[in-house]
Amino acid sequence: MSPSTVVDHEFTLSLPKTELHAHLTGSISRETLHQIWLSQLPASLPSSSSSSSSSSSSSSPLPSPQAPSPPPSPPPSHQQHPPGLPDPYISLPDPGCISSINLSTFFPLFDKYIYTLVSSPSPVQTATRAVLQDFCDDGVRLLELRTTPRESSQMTKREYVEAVSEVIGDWNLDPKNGTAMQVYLLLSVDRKVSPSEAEQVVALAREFQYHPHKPHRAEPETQTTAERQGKDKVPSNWVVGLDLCGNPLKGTSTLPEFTPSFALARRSGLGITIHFAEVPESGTPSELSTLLSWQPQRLGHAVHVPEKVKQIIKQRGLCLELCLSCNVIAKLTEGGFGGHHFGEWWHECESERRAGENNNLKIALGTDDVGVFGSPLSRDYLLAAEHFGLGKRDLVGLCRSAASAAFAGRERMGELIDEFENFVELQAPATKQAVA
Ligand SMILES: CNc1ncnc2c1ncn2[C@@H]1O[C@H](COP(=O)(O)O)[C@@H](O)[C@H]1O
Repeated sequence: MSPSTVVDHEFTLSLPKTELHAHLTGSISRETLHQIWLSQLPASLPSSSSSSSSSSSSSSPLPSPQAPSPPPSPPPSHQQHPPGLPDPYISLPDPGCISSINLSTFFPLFDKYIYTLVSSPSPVQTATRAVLQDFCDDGVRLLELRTTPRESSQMTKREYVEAVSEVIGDWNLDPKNGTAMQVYLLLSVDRKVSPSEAEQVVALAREFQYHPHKPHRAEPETQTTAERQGKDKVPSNWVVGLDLCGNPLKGTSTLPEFTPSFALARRSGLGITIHFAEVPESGTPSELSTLLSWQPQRLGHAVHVPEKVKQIIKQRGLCLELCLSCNVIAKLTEGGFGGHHFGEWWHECESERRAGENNNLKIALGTDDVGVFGSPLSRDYLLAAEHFGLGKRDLVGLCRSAASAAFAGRERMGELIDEFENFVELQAPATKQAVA
């Protein structure tokens, strides 16, 4: 390979990427959680970490390819936190730590720790702002962030969605941020909830639904400073879709009862994306047939998919949201990165393209929970290149594929990707073949 065609982290960082599969709470970095934890300490205590024992996990995180390693964790603090939570540097595993993260340790991180720490609108907003900044710094230009409306003694589910939406509105309407990255929201239904709770999520999704031509939604370029500083509340209608998520070992028997909720969401114009066949137990013919009856446009993970269902995915031209690092680290797949089903679907897309078939099967690489799995999207693009022999041109194609499956903002992303191609060609004519 000539140097101009070699894919490195600088290249994957600069790609105009679309992130379609990211859970808000799982995307909060440990550093941000630590800052939130510090901010909740009683005022009489010093607000900096005191040094003490070493970090929580002795096993090392997954080795990085060419991408830089995450910064080393500062020493954890042993100060007393009012709800009794230890420092996140003590309680949470090192991001990407392959020996300590699996399905049975993963879901309790939320229920037993992060939801208690981030339990009122203020830390929810602090965390959301930091997550948006992290994605933007990683070269994501279109982000569909998903989150499960949740309540605590300090907020209702509606207040939770409002808090997140307000941050997204602030971000999108800020000329600098909104130009760098557009953000939309998906609301998640956790598999373990009751049908009436699922209805509640759909009601919230409809209330906060994004309507491209709603008059109160000014574009970043057109909104004046006076408008930004005026009394009008920041528009909070950014929801473009509904997701089904949660521990795939739970809730299987009640899934058919969610059908009316997902049907209503679909009729209301919301996009549908579903966590699909993550484990063998959630890949049964009856579950998959229920989920496919909801007419999803996108499927998350899709690890244990029977051959018959693969044919339906191809015929319908669905988008597969594939999360390489998450699946390898959480051990949802076997055979490491090289054995990931990305390879199989990538070849499927390529052969469709070569045969001139335009079924529009799509792949969108996603991070899932970068705060836990520790691999930003730029790194997962690099991993795809390294393990499946993708060149620059292929990676630009992957960016297009993901952008084309977004529920909103597709046109702008198409233009950004065109610009990127032109720019790369102009700057280095030798790369033309690799990128054009
Ligand atoms: C292996 N990957 C996964 N599979 C299934 N569900 C997942 C997930 N990763 C995250 N979640 C779901 O997202 C919630 C955290 O974000 P939010 O509080 O909604 O922002 C988790 O509680 C879980 O239900």
